[in-house]
Amino acid sequence: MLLSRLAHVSQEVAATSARSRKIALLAELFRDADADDVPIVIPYLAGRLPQGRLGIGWKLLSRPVPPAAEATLTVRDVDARLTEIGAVTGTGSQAARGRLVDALRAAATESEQRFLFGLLTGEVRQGALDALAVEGLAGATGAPAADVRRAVMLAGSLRTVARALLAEGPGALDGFRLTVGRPVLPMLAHSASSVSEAVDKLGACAVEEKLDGIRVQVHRDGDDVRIYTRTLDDITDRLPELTSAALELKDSRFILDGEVIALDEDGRPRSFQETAGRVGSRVDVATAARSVPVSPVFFDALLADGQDLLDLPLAARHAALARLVPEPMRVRRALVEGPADLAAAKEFLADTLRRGHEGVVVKALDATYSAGRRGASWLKVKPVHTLDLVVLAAEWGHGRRTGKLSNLHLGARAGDGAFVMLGKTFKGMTDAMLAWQTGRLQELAVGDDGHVVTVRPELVVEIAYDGLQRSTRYPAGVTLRFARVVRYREDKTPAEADTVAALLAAHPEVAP
Ligand SMILES: Nc1ncnc2c1ncn2[C@@H]1O[C@H](COP(=O)(O)OP(=O)(O)OP(=O)(O)O)[C@@H](O)[C@H]1O
Repeated sequence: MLLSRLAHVSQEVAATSARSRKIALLAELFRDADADDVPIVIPYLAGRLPQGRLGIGWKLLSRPVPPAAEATLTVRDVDARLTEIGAVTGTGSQAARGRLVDALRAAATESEQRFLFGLLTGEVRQGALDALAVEGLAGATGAPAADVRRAVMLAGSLRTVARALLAEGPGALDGFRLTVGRPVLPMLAHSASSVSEAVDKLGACAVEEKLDGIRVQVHRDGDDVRIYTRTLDDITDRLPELTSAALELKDSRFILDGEVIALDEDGRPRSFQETAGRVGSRVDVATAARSVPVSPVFFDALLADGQDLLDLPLAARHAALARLVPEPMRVRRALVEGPADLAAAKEFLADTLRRGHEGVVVKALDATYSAGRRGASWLKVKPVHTLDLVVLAAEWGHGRRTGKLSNLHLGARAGDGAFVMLGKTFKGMTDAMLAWQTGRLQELAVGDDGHVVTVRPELVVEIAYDGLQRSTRYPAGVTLRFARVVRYREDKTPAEADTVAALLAAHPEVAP
């Protein structure tokens, strides 16, 4: 497929606000695409690069390069050239990259150059594109949208499903079943401001401890145990004690969902940094395991008793979990029948906080497992409010922080996939964080005026704050009070950052 076609459709999709029109445009595009084009076309439409970071900044893209008169570039050409650019390393690499970027731009027409600029700087982000693409694929192939969605959820990859669907037709969806050894994206939670709000919304529910550890999905088939993170990375080798725990369970085929956490002798959680450091360390695992042993705490069963449980209600999945996993390895929880039972839910939260955990997750007992989604049937309640924001830029520090990128410009997601700046902070960072972010942000830099380094909006950071206040200085009309960094969330993509709309809804006191 020609890049010009994609650039044109991308513009048309952005220009219309009608969802059905967007879907029709995408369906038409997919119908004309080769199966091998779609894994490139879909991320390009969303404003993502399959290669991840390429280190191509505004400076390189602003050099004058005369456009081509005729459109000849295909999306696969562009993809191959970008892969080549990403592979350039060593001395002189900046100049070599510059030449390759110039050559790519010279092969593009004026409108293609504009599209490439948006794609490479991260300026064009179409937030909801993946959901629209699912509907577009359904329209193009005749497969029911719900089946496409379920396949994407189970494959953990829209691109994989899209390619199979276009190559083989709707029958290809049968190949995407829940399979031991193939991880699925975990179900996520929304927030509620209090236990009563959560119980009011959900009715009969389980109130579970929310442990501040690392999400794990544990797969066992006979003697083979595999452990995956929330981003589906295989971390089996780093957590030998989890493999042993899984091998001790009586069933030999299952998929369990839970949290891994470092606890001290009294069962109180050690700091999140200790758990994260342990799970992150790949070298000398045996020594790390001795100094910071971790325990699994399971809260869901996706496959057990030889059966796929995803479409069963939580109550049934819990029953399967209880049959398989002994109590000390299961999350603590209280069952609540509804608002009349609120006192029990509140007491459970208070007790959980006393035990050193960060809050609770309230879950509707009748809800199925929606993999990869922030389902409305899981609501987390935490007394300390934090936001996941995207770093848009950072300022060079002064004094002790000279030479370090320090003051972060923080953005929340707007409806159109762009980011809106909410404020700045240089508080809460450890020296290690400062050093790390200086390196990482320079990799993402697209501009530097000597004071402010602008970056591709890719890094998600968790921010604690004391509230919102009105401000004429920021585009949303509000800014954060006492914002401070809690930690970086490398396991999250910018598309998972908090939205301005949700933030404003949570703070009616500053509503314009
Ligand atoms: N009992 C539990 N049930 C579900 N998730 C739990 C539980 N205990 C801890 N968690 C963790 O909480 C996360 C759910 O919160 P959410 O989906 O909002 O992700 P998150 O943004 O990483 O959450 P947060 O930033 O609040 O930790 C899960 O991914 C999991 O790691």
